[in-house]
Amino acid sequence: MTDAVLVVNSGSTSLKFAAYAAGADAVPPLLCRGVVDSMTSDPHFIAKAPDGTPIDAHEWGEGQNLGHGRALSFIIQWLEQHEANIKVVAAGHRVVLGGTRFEGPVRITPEVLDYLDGLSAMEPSHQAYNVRGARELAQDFPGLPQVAMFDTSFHRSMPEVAQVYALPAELRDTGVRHWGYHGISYDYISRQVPKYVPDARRVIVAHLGGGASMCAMLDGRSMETTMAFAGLTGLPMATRSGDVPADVLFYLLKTQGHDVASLEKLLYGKSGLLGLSGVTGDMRQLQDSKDPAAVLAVDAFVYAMTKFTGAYAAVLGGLDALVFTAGIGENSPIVRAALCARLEWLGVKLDPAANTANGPRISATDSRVGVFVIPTNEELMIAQHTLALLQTA
Ligand SMILES: Nc1ncnc2c1ncn2[C@@H]1O[C@H](COP(=O)(O)OP(=O)(O)O)[C@@H](O)[C@H]1O
Ligand SMILES: CC(=O)OP(=O)(O)O
Ligand SMILES: [Mg+2]
Repeated sequence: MTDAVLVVNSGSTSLKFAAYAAGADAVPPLLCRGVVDSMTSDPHFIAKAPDGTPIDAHEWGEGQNLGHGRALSFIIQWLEQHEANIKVVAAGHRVVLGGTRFEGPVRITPEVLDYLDGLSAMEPSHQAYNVRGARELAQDFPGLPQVAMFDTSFHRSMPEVAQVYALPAELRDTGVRHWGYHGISYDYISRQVPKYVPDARRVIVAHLGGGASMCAMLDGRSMETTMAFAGLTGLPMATRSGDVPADVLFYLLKTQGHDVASLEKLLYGKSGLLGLSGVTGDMRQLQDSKDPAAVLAVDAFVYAMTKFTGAYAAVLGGLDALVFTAGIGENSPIVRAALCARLEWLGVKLDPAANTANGPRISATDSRVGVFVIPTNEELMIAQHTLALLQTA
């Protein structure tokens, strides 16, 4: 029997899990990992051994919307049936928003969960699911030590000018600020970058998944990021709008019969790549399509990244390296090539063969900016922080 820490990572389109041996290793050994993918449209489960070999799979069928709760129950049952030699002794959760109270990982208690749940009005797309996952595990494993690690923590290094909105102080004090997300992924990538390019100080990382954002890092610390208050803003995403000016929202509220709930549904669930293409939010389908609306969706995605890259090069005072990660970033040579083509003025020169092979280095040897594909590993970050926190408690 191996003691294990179970990591739960609820994304917008996926629920990822991983079990790591709960020993004293600085890098805990992976026991197994898996994902319920395309959770709201065509849910399918795959579990893998540490070397990446698939060990099990399951499909629910196209058109099904499985939901995070059922996906997590399935994973727990699967672990009990198929990994009988694993004993879950702790759990670590990705929780997107730590709020004004939590800057770093925290041991979960019912009171902590109530506080975090109370932030769901700020971040309606993930926060409640993240909390529900921890509550469900507490029911299934009473007394299990659990830790929450936050997407927002990594961005607390942003300078004050990047964290404030030009709003009155009483609002800023209540947590209306530029939080930033995908921080667990950026934390992991910031630790990987020196292994690929030791002298890179000014780095832009593009975390492109179902939710997508970019981060400007100086010496491994976040200086700016595109997701702002909640997981809605910045780049257009699978179904989220990205940046839509506040004046549009006023107009929709005043003239189109919208209320808060319908606006949330529109901007989080029907916009972004889905809204632009009218067909799907899945980049796999869009990038191969010749339909003008699909082409526009991909172009708008790349255009938004181009704008932010220019702005972030200005914030950083130049650019040494550009890193792609997450579902689209790790797997789409088309999207990477399209962005790199727009960045030639910055000194980016792609190596097409390396790009087709998914890297790791995809820039030409004479490119002034190093361009890399680095797979993210939010689960490992969460396992490490969970074990570290429980060991010091
Ligand atoms: N080969 C591929 N080409 C383009 N996009 C891909 C590819 N594989 C996966 N993706 C995209 O990656 C996204 C999922 O990424 P992921 O980082 O797992 O997202 P999340 O954590 O937000 O659920 C999907 O929206 C899918 O379109
Ligand atoms: C915050 C966020 O958008 O996360 P994800 O991309 O995993 O949905
Ligand atoms: Mg994700």
